[in-house]
Amino acid sequence: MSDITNASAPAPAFPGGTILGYPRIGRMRELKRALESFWKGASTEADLESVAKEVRLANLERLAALGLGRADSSIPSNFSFYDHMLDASVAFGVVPTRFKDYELEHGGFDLSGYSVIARGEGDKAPLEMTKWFDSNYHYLVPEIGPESTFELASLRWVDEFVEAKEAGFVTRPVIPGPLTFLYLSKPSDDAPTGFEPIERLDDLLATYDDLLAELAAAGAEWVQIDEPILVADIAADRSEVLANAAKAYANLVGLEKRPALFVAAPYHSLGDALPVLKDAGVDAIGIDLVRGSVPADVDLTGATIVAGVVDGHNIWRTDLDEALRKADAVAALGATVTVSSSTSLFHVPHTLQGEEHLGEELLSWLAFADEKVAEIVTLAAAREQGEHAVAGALGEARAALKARAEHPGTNRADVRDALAEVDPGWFERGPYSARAAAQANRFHLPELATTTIGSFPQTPEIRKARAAWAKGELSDADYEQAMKDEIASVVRLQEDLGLDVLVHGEAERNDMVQYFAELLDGFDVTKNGWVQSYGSRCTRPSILWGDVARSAPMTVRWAEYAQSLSDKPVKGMLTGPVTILAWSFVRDDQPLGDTANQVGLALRQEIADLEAAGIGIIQVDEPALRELLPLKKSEQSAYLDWSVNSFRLATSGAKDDTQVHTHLCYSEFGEIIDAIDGLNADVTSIEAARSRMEVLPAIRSHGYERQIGPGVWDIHSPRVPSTQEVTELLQLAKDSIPGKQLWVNPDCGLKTRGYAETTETLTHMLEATRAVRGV
Ligand code: MET
Ligand SMILES: [Zn+2]
Repeated sequence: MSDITNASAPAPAFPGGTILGYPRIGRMRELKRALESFWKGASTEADLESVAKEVRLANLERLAALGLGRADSSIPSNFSFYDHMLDASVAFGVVPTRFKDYELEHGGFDLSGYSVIARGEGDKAPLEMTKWFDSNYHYLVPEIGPESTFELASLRWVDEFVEAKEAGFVTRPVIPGPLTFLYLSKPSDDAPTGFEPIERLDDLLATYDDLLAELAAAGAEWVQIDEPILVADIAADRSEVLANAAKAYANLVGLEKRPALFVAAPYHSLGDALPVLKDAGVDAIGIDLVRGSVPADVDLTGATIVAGVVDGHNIWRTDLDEALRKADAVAALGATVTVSSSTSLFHVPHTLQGEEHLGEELLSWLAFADEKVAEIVTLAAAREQGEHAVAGALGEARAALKARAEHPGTNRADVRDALAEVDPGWFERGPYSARAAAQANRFHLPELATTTIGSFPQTPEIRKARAAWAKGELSDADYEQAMKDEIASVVRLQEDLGLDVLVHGEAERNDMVQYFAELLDGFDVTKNGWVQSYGSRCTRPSILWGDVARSAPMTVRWAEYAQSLSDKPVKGMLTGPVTILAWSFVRDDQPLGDTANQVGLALRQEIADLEAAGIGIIQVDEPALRELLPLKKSEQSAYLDWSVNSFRLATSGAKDDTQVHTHLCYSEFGEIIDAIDGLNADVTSIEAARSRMEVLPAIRSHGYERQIGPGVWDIHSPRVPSTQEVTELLQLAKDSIPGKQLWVNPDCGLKTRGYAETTETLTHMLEATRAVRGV
């Protein structure tokens, strides 16, 4: 090795305050609209590129206006058209061979090809999608095998740096780290059994070498390499993970031509990986001091630590005094400390501006992305110039925190008393055998009973009616009628198709969590608080700020109306406590389990009302059960206890002949099968189509006695599976689960799909069911 390497030259100073990333979809969701119009063929690739560029440049200007430096690498470049893991697959040239036809002549993909990898087309299944750590963001899973060839096949990261530079900014490109990329990849279809993507680390590192050289040549002073995998307890042996981290960063640090390396590890504590990164000589290390804690007993002398003291995951105003104390505690370990968000801010909405309807009081408790940037700028100033320099801002933060703690809505006696009366019997239903017999007697359902997960397509007409009603342009009575008409047509369609258990279609719900948040006490909803869920899909989490209580029935009249139109059972449809918490911004001033039980109790009352109205099948959706699973094994069982309990509190009041369903959608069930069993639902529908029923053998070996509906249609994509394909999936399912226990349903609700593909696919689903039933 030459003795004059960049590694021995001093790194440029790390900026005093920064964020790990910023929302990518645009303040008014401009990127979402541009993508969807491009996919429909209503605009060109050049149109899409130009909207994307506007979004990027507007973000840079805004961040600089909020106080981040224009030219000191404090502004991250973290744009993506769809997903950062997809970007990495494309950039490193490791796209599965089934997409070869879409590749450009000189390598790489245009935005149409890129979109096909993300969304699938014809018989080309897209990359699998799964949860990003313990967040509600979903990434596309890279597929890596011994046959993958790694090469720098896209220079988008470099081009975006140059674009910013031309606009007068020196930004910090953000790139998924090599360990995170490979440990989150799955083996390609061609890989032999036992192959692990991490075996390709050396080849991948060579590609990072090329990328870092290109970035350095373009003038990048710092690059941010995200390694959240280092905070998670994963299947791989920890000592192997640490050895690979040591090796990877020794390699990257030793490069002759590279920017300074900032390795960021959001979402929890780095633990024993912190000294490994330090010893490898990376120039700065980002640690999460919101989910994680201040490291104990580590000598950080000589290290630059980017202290994530402002919560990137949640929307509460920061306790600035506490944040400063945490930064000081890290400095006391010997490090040079700068302040930052704990994670990328893409988990929170852009700004509180435009949310004035929330009222001054609630607003004063909150900070979205832009307000968090301002907090970080304040913290950096406090550290650099002393607290007196920002005394006004510190005082305001203290006053807001105090007002929040003392507000009556955060501590209601009626809610607290009701929970105090709950006894252990409220968490138990009768034995399954008795329930199954009572339900068989009541419903007489065939083997392989068919159903859907709840929502039907949300048509432009439904959205228009809801918007007009919200604006007061449509009367309550007219809105009610519009929804009833929609319910009637959805019921008719299901009867025509021949489904066994019907749904009302959820037309009246803007969103499965927000609908309940608007009806329950303790919540508020934003007007424009969108966050990216996957690709162009955004959600608008509600704000759960106080004690939760139900003041009136929430779903009964819709379910009752739908049931009045059919002799077949119509499922009542509720969202479970864990999902309501996971998809809201939830209060951080009491244990989550306490909040979950408040929601559970409200749902329990709703279920009693549904039963009284004659609804015999009730589904309580918990798609987020896996999502909140802590990244550290040591915290998982406590989480699973309270989450399962809150579901049981909600559902255990149901009578034996009421059939309780639940629905879960994500791909990694393996580790929580016990918890799924613990929910004690009579029927559980799960996502399974994209992974081709991968989860079922594990469920079988677990010994699952109740009923299960593995999804046979991946509803994330507009692709229509053939009858043949559905038949094969059902046969596969029957290999693991006896027909008596098996239901037939899509992976998830249909609200993002159109009617054409819905009708076609459900027709295929029913044909396939008849074929497999043998009638
Ligand atoms: C993300 S899970 C969705 C379940 C809900 N019942 C629906 O069908 O839309
Ligand atoms: Zn779902």
